[in-house]
Amino acid sequence: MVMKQAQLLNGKALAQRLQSELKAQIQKSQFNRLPGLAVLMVGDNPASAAYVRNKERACANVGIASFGQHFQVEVTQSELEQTIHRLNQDERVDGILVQLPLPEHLDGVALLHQIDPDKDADGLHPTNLGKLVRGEQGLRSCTPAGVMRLLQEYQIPLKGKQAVVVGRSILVGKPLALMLLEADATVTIAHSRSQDLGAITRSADILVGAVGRPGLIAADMVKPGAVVVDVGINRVIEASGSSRLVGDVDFDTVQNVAEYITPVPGGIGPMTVAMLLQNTVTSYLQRHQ
Ligand SMILES: Nc1nc2c(c(=O)[nH]1)N[C@@H](CN(C=O)c1ccc(C(=O)N[C@@H](CCC(=O)O)C(=O)O)cc1)CN2
Ligand SMILES: [Mg+2]
Repeated sequence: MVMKQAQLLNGKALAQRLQSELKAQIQKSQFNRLPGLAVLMVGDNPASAAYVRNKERACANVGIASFGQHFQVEVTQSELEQTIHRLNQDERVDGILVQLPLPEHLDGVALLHQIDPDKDADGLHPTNLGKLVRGEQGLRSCTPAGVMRLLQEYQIPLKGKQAVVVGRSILVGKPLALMLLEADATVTIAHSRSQDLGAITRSADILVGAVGRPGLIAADMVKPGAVVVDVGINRVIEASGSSRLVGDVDFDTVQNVAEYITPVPGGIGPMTVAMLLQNTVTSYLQRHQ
């Protein structure tokens, strides 16, 4: 039997196009400086270091100046807070973010509170999350905004549809559920403690995996014809000893059931970076009004 394979939601291609559009938008703006983004990174987690490099490279590509700082793992909470205060005052800086995860001794939530909400490029400050809850305009969290932008690009209907988000993190699950609700979907949040997860996920027209567990979403948990979005980024070691990046969705089997599916890599990851650049440019334009 020939299985019909799902169409790919190509986040990498869309992210590249959005970056070109942002570059043109920056070139057209006639301010006397470029937009600026400060990424604060602590310690030497190799995955985080790679993501930060990616972000800085993407900034350079579109014409955003980087004011990032890399701190030793021993840095204190107060040193980081002072840095954020300085960046809040720095006129050249439109966006500030703290790369996660942070070492145990640091309080990431307390740091987030210190960021000027108008420079909150990750959209994670309580003011911006509160605006999202209220349906007001504000800077939106990058990964969920990237999911919404990708669904919009492929004209996936959301109004009245059953959307199930598996994962309840403040970085992805909670804000994404609110954005889907704003788009008139009927939204369920499931998580690692949900009973009979398969029964919940099988009800989904739009199914999002955002837990961080490889292969969590198997083919028998997916309604035929569903749109499957994979937010997981898990590095797994193969029997051969080499490492491979996989999502939360068992791509090889789910692609035979779903109508649309995001790949990992090349799906939501690049969209996260594109939305970060977009937030930075939005802040830049608003700060010049
Ligand atoms: N302050 C933040 N910390 C973290 C966030 C975040 O949005 N803000 N998200 C993740 C990491 N992350 C960005 O920081 C991120 C991860 C992965 C990608 C990406 O483009 N992945 C590629 C593959 C890259 C690879 O080969 O390793 C892809 O999926 O195609 C972008 C951003 C946690 N921390
Ligand atoms: Mg100026």
